Amino acid sequence: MTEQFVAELRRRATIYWEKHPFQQAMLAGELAPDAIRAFVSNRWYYQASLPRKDAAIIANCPVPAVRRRWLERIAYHDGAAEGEGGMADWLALCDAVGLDRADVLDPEKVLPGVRFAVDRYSAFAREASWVAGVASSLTELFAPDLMGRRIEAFRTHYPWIDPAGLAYFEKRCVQAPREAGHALEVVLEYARTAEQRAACADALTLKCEVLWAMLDALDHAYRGHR
Ligand SMILES: O=C(O)c1cc(C(=O)O)c2c(n1)C(=O)C(=O)c1cc(C(=O)O)[nH]c1-2
Repeated sequence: MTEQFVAELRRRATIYWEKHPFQQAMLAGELAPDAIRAFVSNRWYYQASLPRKDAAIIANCPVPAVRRRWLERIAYHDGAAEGEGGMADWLALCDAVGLDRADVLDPEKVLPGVRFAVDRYSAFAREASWVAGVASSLTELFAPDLMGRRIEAFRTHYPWIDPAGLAYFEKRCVQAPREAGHALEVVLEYARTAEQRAACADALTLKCEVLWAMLDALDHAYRGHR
């Protein structure tokens, strides 16, 4: 029963954004510099929303032990002080690809499709059950492999990117498996009924669609930039 459920969750790897044509083009070294920059700058909107998304899960969660662990995610991205943490590391990646910080931080510059997709993820965390909110983060089960391939692709195919900027992904390759392991434990413990487990699987599908839609928006806007 549990094994089947885990297999059902893992099956979402087939619709993970690793499979998207834009991501495939990135990994194959086919993207023009402005398409890479658009990926990095638009994804800032996702990065910036993560702590508030995680705060919404905490706000809905009645279990102190889960809240305590989940709080670490907010601390990770926000960092202990200005210039530290995951968000600062993402801004360092923005510098490494030659983006202007003022442009990255300007919410008007985010593609509408990216904004819609990310806002859907945040709204889901606020409105769904907290366990489904936790389950929606389980794309992180699939992320380490992709991030490893992305680091390799950036180093090999895009030598104009300052490798110092890859620290974000290098750290996430360590952090994401820890987070995904904890999220899976929580889902297995607190989603017990068939109905709750189906809601968790649906939550993971929705999250895959959020990530996919972000890349659809980028692919559409930068189609000619290969
Ligand atoms: O670079 C990637 O492909 C990738 C994917 C994902 C993901 O699959 O959700 C996350 C991240 N990175 C990431 O860096 C990150 O902090 C993160 C948090 C979450 C989440 O849903 O809470 N996903 C991801």
